[in-house]
Amino acid sequence: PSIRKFFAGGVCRTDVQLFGKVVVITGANTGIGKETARELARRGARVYIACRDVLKGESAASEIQADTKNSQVLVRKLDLSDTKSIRAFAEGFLAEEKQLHILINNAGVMLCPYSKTADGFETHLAVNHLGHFLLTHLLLGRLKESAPARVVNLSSVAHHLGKIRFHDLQGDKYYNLGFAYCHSKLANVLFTRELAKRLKGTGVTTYAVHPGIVRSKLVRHSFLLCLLWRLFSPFLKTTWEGAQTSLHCALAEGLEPLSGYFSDCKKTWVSPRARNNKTAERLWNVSCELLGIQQE
Ligand SMILES: NC(=O)c1ccc[n+]([C@@H]2O[C@H](COP(=O)([O-])OP(=O)(O)OC[C@H]3O[C@@H](n4cnc5c(N)ncnc54)[C@H](O)[C@@H]3O)[C@@H](O)[C@H]2O)c1
Repeated sequence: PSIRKFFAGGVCRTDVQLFGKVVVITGANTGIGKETARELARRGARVYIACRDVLKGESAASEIQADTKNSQVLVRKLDLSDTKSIRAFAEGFLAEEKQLHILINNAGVMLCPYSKTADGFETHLAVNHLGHFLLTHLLLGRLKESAPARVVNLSSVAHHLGKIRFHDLQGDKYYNLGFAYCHSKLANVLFTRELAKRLKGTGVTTYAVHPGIVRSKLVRHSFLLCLLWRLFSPFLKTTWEGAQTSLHCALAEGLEPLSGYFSDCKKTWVSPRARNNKTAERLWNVSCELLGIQQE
């Protein structure tokens, strides 16, 4: 048990309630996202589960509703690998909700074989970074109107191995599926950094999260990692434990001045590449160009 405790990491201890608050969380039909959604629903929020597979989403929502007695757990279709789907989700959400207090960019893919999305983006970059970049951009006005509000981006300790290869962002010249994940997770930290800078004074704050090494289905594309995950399963965090840092960043009081990268419910250090303001700004501009976002 003491070894388990060592690996379990921090626990979100705030007793903040969320009655009247609205939350969007991506990829919450399973894994860390589902546990995060469950706790937010337990605290009274209206929770939008934004996911690719609506049937799986409905089944998660029913389970959460039964568990928390909160009927305001709603499912909406969102495929982050398709900019049309992201725009359609945002349009629908903005039409039905006048407020948004917490956006959790949780969905992610890992170790996908090389592939491009309908928009021509490499899949890790598309789902993990560009999709959430566009979603956040489309919902930012509503977040600002609802301030104080927060944006939580699920990154990973894997960002330490990442690099933003501006000369080959889509991996056309060189592709390694492990590094493609690391690059996209570094992009999450740099996005958070630049977003925090641009949101100063708006009442919207933003955090990047490493949830820990968690017993989820994220490794489904790799036989080897599935095997390793199973072997080391007792030492991995449960999805409930993995949700704690996202919850801490979404809820804890007094976190506003600490915008940054969190793990085990504490602010922690990022790689030197993730602290580079020039790279963060350039990635922001390139992402806008790729997504056809007009900057003011
Ligand atoms: N599990 C870990 O050890 C670990 C470690 C570090 C970071 N993370 C990060 O935590 C986040 C959650 O991962 P998890 O461990 O719960 O994995 P998971 O595979 O259980 O959950 C990922 C979710 O993302 C969704 N998703 C994938 N592609 C999508 C798309 N195109 N559109 C919409 N949704 C899509 C999946 O359907 C799933 O619901 C990810 O961003 C991951 O990178 C996980």
